[in-house]
Amino acid sequence: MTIENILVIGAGTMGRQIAMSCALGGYTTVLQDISAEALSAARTELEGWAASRLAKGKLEEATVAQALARLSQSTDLAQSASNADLVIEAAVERLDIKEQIFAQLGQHAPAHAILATNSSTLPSSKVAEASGRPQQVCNMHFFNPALVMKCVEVVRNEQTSDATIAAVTAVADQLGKNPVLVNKEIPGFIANRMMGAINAEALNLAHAGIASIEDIDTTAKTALGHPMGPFELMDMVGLDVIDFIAQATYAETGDEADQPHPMITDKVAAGKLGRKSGEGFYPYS
Ligand SMILES: NC(=O)c1ccc[n+]([C@@H]2O[C@H](COP(=O)([O-])OP(=O)(O)OC[C@H]3O[C@@H](n4cnc5c(N)ncnc54)[C@H](O)[C@@H]3O)[C@@H](O)[C@H]2O)c1
Repeated sequence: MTIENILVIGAGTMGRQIAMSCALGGYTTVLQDISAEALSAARTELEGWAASRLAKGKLEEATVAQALARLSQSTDLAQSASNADLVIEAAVERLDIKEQIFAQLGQHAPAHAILATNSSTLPSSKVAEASGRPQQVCNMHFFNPALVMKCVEVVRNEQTSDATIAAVTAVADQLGKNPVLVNKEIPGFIANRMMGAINAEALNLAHAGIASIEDIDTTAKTALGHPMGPFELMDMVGLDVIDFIAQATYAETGDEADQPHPMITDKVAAGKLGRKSGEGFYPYS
């Protein structure tokens, strides 16, 4: 199937950068949000990002101008879905809202359109039935910041067709990403599961007083070759986000080991969310 028109739903942290990636990849792209303010902030951020890439000589003027011209915005879901070949949903992480969106997409997107969700914690099987076309639904999980990070986890649910996987994988390739296929739904997919395991061990070592957070981070960098230590990375991601992912995973698995770690919940309760709040495991000023 040929994908030409992409609709990205949600103009927040992820959606705006996914939409710009799609426009840079040559797709006619609509970025939709219920909030006109979110759309306006997205446009401002993307224009600023494009200007800085131009200034650094990383992108050419014509490339940027064409991409921005291919990228339009809308607050009207029904209208913007009407000629989409692929929809990438990156709205707020709430199942009730995503179900509503997928039901609307089932009504308004063309019959051939593929509907993907960028959700980190909600597998597409939770919204597939609402769309009325479960075989054309999957997760297409980008990483933050989506304009930079190369990995895209393509996650199939039990009903996802091979044609859907092939089409979504081809789009990720066209965006210059490295798509990886997750054959079966599992909480955290691949990357967040591996990160969760490393974080859990780092937190347990620190909590038990075996080593300082600084020395654990140094070990990750100088023995394992990781570009950042686990505590530095958790501060960058946001400790509230780490806490939320752990809660969602625990709700799904019921496994005590998946419960949010007390070192994280204590920080979140104290408003120390990492870089974004000025302090997490480390101070940032
Ligand atoms: N932030 C991350 O690091 C990250 C990484 C990978 C995946 N994700 C996933 O991406 C999705 C979005 O996350 P985010 O961090 O960009 O969220 P965000 O809060 O920054 O943005 C969400 C946007 O959705 C909009 N929205 C809410 N209801 C809507 C509706 N009914 N229709 C259209 N738009 C609506 C909001 O106005 C907001 O602009 C989530 O599913 C999340 O799990 C997030």
